[in-house]
Amino acid sequence: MNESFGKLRTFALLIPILWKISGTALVILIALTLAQALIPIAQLALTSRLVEEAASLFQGNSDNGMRDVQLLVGLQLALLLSGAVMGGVFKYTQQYFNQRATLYFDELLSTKVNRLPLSYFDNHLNYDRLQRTSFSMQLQGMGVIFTLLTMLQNMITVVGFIVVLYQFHWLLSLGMLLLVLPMLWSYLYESKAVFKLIIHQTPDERMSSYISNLLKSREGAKEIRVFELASYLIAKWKQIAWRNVGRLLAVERKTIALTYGVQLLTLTLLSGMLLFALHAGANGGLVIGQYVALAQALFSSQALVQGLAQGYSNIHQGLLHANEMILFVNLPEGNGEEGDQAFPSPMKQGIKVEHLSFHYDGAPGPALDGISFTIGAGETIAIVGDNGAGKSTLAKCLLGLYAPNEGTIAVDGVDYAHLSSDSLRSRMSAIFQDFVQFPFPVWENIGLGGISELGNRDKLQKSSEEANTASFIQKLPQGWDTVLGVQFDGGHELSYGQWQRIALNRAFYREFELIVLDEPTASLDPMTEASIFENLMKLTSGKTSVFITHRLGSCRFADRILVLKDGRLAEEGSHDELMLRNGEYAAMFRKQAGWYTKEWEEQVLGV
Ligand SMILES: Nc1ncnc2c1ncn2[C@@H]1O[C@H](COP(=O)(O)OP(=O)(O)OP(=O)(O)O)[C@@H](O)[C@H]1O
Repeated sequence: MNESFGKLRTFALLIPILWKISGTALVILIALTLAQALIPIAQLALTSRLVEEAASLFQGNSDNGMRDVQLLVGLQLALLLSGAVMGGVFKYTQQYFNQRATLYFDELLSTKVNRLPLSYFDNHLNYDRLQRTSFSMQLQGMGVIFTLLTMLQNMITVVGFIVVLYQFHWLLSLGMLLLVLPMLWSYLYESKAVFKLIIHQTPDERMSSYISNLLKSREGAKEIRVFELASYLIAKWKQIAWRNVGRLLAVERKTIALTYGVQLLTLTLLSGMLLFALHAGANGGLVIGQYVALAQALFSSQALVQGLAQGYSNIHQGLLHANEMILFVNLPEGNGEEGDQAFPSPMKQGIKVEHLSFHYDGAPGPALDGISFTIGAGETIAIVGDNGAGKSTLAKCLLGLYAPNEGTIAVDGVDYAHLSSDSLRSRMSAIFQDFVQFPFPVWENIGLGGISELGNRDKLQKSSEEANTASFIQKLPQGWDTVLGVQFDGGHELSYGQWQRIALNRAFYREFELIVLDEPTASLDPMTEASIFENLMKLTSGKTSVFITHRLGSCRFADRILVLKDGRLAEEGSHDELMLRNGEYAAMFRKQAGWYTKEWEEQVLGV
């Protein structure tokens, strides 16, 4: 009962979505379905009359001779023709509706995913759900409406047939009803089994498509060749793919066996009904025209009833999928409760972090543990520490991408939790270690940093001069219009360092209150790095900035340095203060500085 109620609720939620996709197409489809459903009933009546008239004509008993027969044949033809025309219009409208629905759901999915908090991507179960939702939306959820229409059509025809059969004998219409039940049960069993299989297989499906995509991707191409991984990865993919196929075939074997059993049962029932009709005819209960119509009704009813049962099971399965989609669309957005205050702009005091702790879902311990510090407005802060110390996690918390599990982050005294997420985002800029390389023209690659000024060529030019990329852009084959990357026609590939300079330029194209630079110079050559850092100082002057770096030499540019160790704040101060303290930072700095000294060469290289 509960399950049926859930399905009805899903269906009720689905209808407005389908209406939004195209109400007109939906109305046309329903009207055509109703009209098409009446054709077989009309044909049945015509067949009965036609056989009667033909029999009279052949026996020389007809009053109007060929005229009536010709009229009936003409009507049959007209019915067939209108059925064909309606079928064509239905097919086209269905295709139109399907295409609109695919685009609609794609957009819905992309919009929704980008409204979810970043932490959504830290849990493997969410990837499974995302995969199932994409599949459900495009292939299954939509099927519900068309199946329902076909079912409606079949149902009207079957009811018409039941009425026709009832006129001959009530037992025949009861037999027809009995045909439905075993078929319904077998198809329902199949739909449940297939859905269970889909849920069960999602992780394996994802892994096999991941490996298959990796084998065809540019990202994987280098390592696959260098480490000679192709055969190994293909074998791994095959093993998983065949495991999936094996499970699918097992379900298929079971359901086919079941379907055959049920078909045998319904065919026996049908034969019984035909024999019963013959018997009635032999006893003078039926004339020949009635018998032919009856036999036609019984034969076509088997396919119709089968269609009905299959339709019901498809709807059942479609609604299970639609439910996945509705659950996904209703996932909570943002990092908990949404605030409504605007980001204080311009920022006056700065950012205050108090007792900040952050724990990744399912991780054994916290990535950040009770961190407190302040960033004054206009200050440049460097964050340093070993791999895994929590630097990137802290950066994401400062950007408002992760909400703290404990503690607070406040800007000019306003807790991030009270800010509207749109306002918070609009005042932040960043460059990450794994920045995006858009296969778009240079102007777009940079302009995407400030979407409202995307194509402002004057602003782009000015920004590139400030970010020191202008001369490099000028030398590109089509200057600002050069498409970057080689994935698309006419694209021009850049070195990783050059890509990084473009990404930096993009980050500075934005109007921001806080910029976070996660290893901004990691791939730059020493000359560019030095000039970028000098430039960074100019670009960030008066702006609040945080940069994460492993090159401690660059920390001299920072007003203050935060040293993280195992998720805790180990030290804090300027370069000179930390060197005087002679703690973690001083030890790390000396070690790195040592690489460039004569003593290091002597000690380590023995030269
Ligand atoms: N998405 C995640 N899910 C679970 N744990 C994570 C996730 N991302 C990072 N961690 C864990 O959190 C800790 C801090 O990671 P973080 O990336 O912040 O370190 P980091 O200091 O930036 O390291 P690196 O210098 O290597 O970039 C690490 O122990 C890491 O394993």
